[in-house]
Order: sequence, then C-alpha cells, then structure tokens
Amino acid sequence: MFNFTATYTDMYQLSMAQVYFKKGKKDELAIFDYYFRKIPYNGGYAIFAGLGDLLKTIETLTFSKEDIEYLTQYDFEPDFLAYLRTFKFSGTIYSVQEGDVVFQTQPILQVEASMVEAQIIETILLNLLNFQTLIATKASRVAMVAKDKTLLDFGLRRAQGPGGYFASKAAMIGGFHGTSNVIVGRDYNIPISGTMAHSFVQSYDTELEAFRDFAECRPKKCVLLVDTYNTLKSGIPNAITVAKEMETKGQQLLAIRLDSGDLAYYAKQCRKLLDAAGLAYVKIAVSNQLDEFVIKSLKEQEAPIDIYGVGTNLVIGKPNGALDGVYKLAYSSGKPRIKISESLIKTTLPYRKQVYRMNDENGKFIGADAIAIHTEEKVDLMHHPYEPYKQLEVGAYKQEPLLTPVMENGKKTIPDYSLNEIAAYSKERLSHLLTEYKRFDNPHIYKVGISSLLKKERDMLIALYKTDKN
Ligand SMILES: Nc1ncnc2c1ncn2[C@@H]1O[C@H](COP(=O)(O)OP(=O)(O)OP(=O)(O)O)[C@@H](O)[C@H]1O
Ligand SMILES: O=P(O)(O)OC[C@H]1O[C@H](OP(=O)(O)OP(=O)(O)O)[C@H](O)[C@@H]1O
Ligand SMILES: O=C(O)c1cccnc1
Repeated sequence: MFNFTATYTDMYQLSMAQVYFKKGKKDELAIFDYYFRKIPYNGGYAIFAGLGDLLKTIETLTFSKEDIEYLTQYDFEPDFLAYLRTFKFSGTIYSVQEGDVVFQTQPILQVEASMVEAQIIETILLNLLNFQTLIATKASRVAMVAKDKTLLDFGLRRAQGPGGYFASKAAMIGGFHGTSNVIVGRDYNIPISGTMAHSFVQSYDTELEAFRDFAECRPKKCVLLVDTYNTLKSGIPNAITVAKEMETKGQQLLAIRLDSGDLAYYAKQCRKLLDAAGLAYVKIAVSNQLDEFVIKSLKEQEAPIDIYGVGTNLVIGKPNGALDGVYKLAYSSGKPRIKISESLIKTTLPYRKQVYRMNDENGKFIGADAIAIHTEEKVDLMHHPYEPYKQLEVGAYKQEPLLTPVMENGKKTIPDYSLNEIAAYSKERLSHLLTEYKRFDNPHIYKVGISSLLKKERDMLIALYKTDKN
C-alpha cells in the first residue's frame, strides 16, 4: 500500500483545524457521514470498496518533520504546527462491510472523532473510498456478464496515473480474477498474469520464431498473440505448430489472444481450427476496449471466449470518471447539525445513525434500506427522504443493521481481510439482490428511506435554521 502522510489533504482542512485549535474547539466531538448521491453508470447498486486501505492509513497517519517544515511558510502559528506534529487519529469509525452492496444517500461510513481529527482525515477518506467504490462497481458489472469466464485487468497503462494502483485492487473486489499490474499483485497478494505484446512478435523476422522462443522461455503459462499479421492464415497456424511442439515436450499451450477485429467471428474461427488440430484444451483470450456491454454482446453471439482482458474502460470507470461521495457533518459540540439546501436531496441528515437493510424470510434483500437515529432498534415506517407522502411499512421484515464499529480510539477493530475474502463476501451479498436491480437498462430503484423519528428531527432542524437569523 502507498505510504501517505497527513498532508494528503486539502489546505482548507488545515485552515479550519487551526481555528478549532485556537478557539478551544479542537476536542469537541463531531460526527460525519460518508455517502454518495448517485449510483454510477446509471446502475441499480454500487459495491463499497477501500475500507481496509482507509483504516490502515488512518491508523498510522501523522505529519512528518518535513511536512511541518513545509507548512511553516504558510499562515500557521507555531503552537498549531507543534500540535500537528503530535497529530494522531483517536476516533471511532462505524462502517458497512467492505464489499457490501450499497445505495444512494445512505450513510456507508460514519466518523466520530474530535473536530480537528475528523476534518483532517476527510480528504484521504473521500479519495480512497470514492475511487475504489467506483471501480469495484464497474468490475462487478463486468463480472456479472462474464459469469464463469476469467477476467483479467489490463488497465495500468491507460489509468489516470497512479490511480491505476487502486483500480487494479478494486477490480478484484468487484470480481476480477487477476491483473497484469505487478506491484499490486505484490502488495495485495493477487495473482498476476499476462500474455505478450505485438512489439514482441514484430521484433522477430517471423511470427513462428517469436512464438517458439516465447514458448521455450515460458512453457507453463504460455499465451500467444495471434493477430499481428493475419490471424487465420498465419497467427493460428503458427500457434498450432508451436502447441504441437510443446506437446512433444509434455507441455501445453495455455491460450491464444485476439486483440482486434470482430472478436466473435475470430474466436469462432480460431476455436474450429484449434479443435480440428486436436487442441481443444487451448483457451481463447480476447482484449480490445472491452466493457460490460461488449462482453454481454459477445456472450449473446456465443463467442467461444474463455478469458477477457479488460483495461481502459475498467480502470477509468468509463463513462463515469468519479463517484460523487461526500462527507457531511451530522453532529458537533453536543448538537445535531444540518446543511440546508434548496433541493431537499442535498439537505443532510443529523445525528449518528444506523442503516437497517430489510431482508425477507429467505435472507433476500427486499429492496429497502431505512436510515434511523442510532438509538432506534427497529423501524416500522420508512419515509421517502424527499417526497413527503411516500412511505413504506417495514415493521414485518428482518432488519439487518449495516453500520458496525471498525475502528475504536484510533485502532482498527476488524481483521485485515484478504481481497479474496472481500470479493467472496461481495458476491454473496450481491446474490441477495434481485436481478431487477442489476440490469443495465432502467434498473429497479432500491428504496432508501428515513425513520419517522429521523424525519421529525430533520424537519425540526430545517424549520429552525430556515427561520433563525444565521
Ligand atoms: N463481435 C463483436 N461484437 C461486439 N463488439 C465487438 C465485437 N468484436 C469487437 N468488438 C468491439 O468493437 C470495438 C471496436 O472494434 P474495431 O473493429 O473498430 O477495432 P479494432 O479491431 O481494434 O480495429 P483495428 O483492426 O484497427 O485494430 C472494440 O471495443 C471491440 O471490443
Ligand atoms: O483495450 P484495453 O481494454 O484498454 O486493454 C488493454 C490494451 O492494451 C494493449 O494494447 P496496446 O496497444 O497498449 O499494446 P500492444 O501493442 O501490446 O497491443 C492490449 O493489447 C490491449 O488492447
Ligand atoms: O498481458 C497482456 O496481454 C496485456 C497486459 C497489459 C495490457 N495489455 C495486455
């Protein structure tokens, strides 16, 4: 994992922190909610990712000596800088589990900490959670259509700079099986794999020589790229020759890769030629600007493809470059807090909260999550957050609390889950969501509502702040 220091933040966090420090407010307890307003890709769900990295980062986050020296040139007073040098996050964090299915407007994570500490971690929290949730969600959509086929992440070269690091990692949470990204493989214990580039084939006078040398040096996981010159007239015949030579040494060619042209047509032709040569075991891998829609189409065309390499569209989260996740104050200095907006959708929810997921008797999600004040043990009536007359009786459902402590007094209280564990959990949770929420076109909208008590408290605060002279 990257080693961040506490300067991985926005300047305004430090400016505000200095005021809290000078005015004796730094230790006042604050509660912030993390949530997003719009599900990416016009989809019906998102996959929450980045929690493990966030907790590890926060646990050890400090301002180094060099950080403090750097900050002296700005308007910070020596006593505040001396305090920053001792900074350590000592708060509590409640969160949904990493990998869970999450929806618009619900608190996914809450920070309960001193005002200064809660403020200083805001930027890194948003930076880590927003991006990983965006990419894990994209990966999950791809995995949903690829079903039992192998998915490899090829995106590092086209990623937004070092963002590719976390993209490769988040892709695994969403259901990818491996990556070409070596450093992420090292850091997160993910299987790394890869084939060969066109440049490798081009660098030889003949394609056959290139294939032979590659197979000789990499006999165990040999994948030959067959489309440099002519897939059916040279790439596949040469791959068959090399595969047969490998057989004489007791080896097996793993796969061929196609990276251009009509992938369904070529995959079918290649399959026929390989099968006719007695090479039914040789797999077919494809790449070239794949995404969930192209893969869905290839499946519908019954293209005999075993491995999909997905790069650009995965790691840049195309067509959504960002998740709009925000961090909003819900409580401070002993009082519930609210941010009023002209549109009720941007008005925040006060107090520390709990989110209850409604399950039916078989453990399937019925499609409704209720946000309540954390002391409420159950929700009977759930209100639409912005449309006053829409409500749903939920008292009869099994109600699953989603927010649990993951950090207390600055110490992580959950284990370091492996990416495999998180991905398996995510898959299991997604299996409880009805298919209507998973379709790409006009998915069913999952209902997120608020309890009667939370609605009453929110509406009282709206009335108070609207009439108060602020
Ligand atoms: N059978 C198919 N069905 C649906 N989409 C496909 C199919 N075959 C390829 N595609 C997708 O079509 C897109 C563009 O393919 P196109 O043929 O224009 O490019 P190309 O093959 O890379 O061109 P070039 O040969 O110049 O490299 C890619 O996103 C590719 O994944
Ligand atoms: O299309 P993406 O989903 O982004 O997948 C990654 C792409 O990166 C490589 O191409 P590139 O032209 O960079 O290198 P190459 O010469 O090895 O083909 C690879 O062949 C894929 O086409
Ligand atoms: O291993 C591959 O085939 C690969 C890796 C990165 C990008 N494109 C392809």
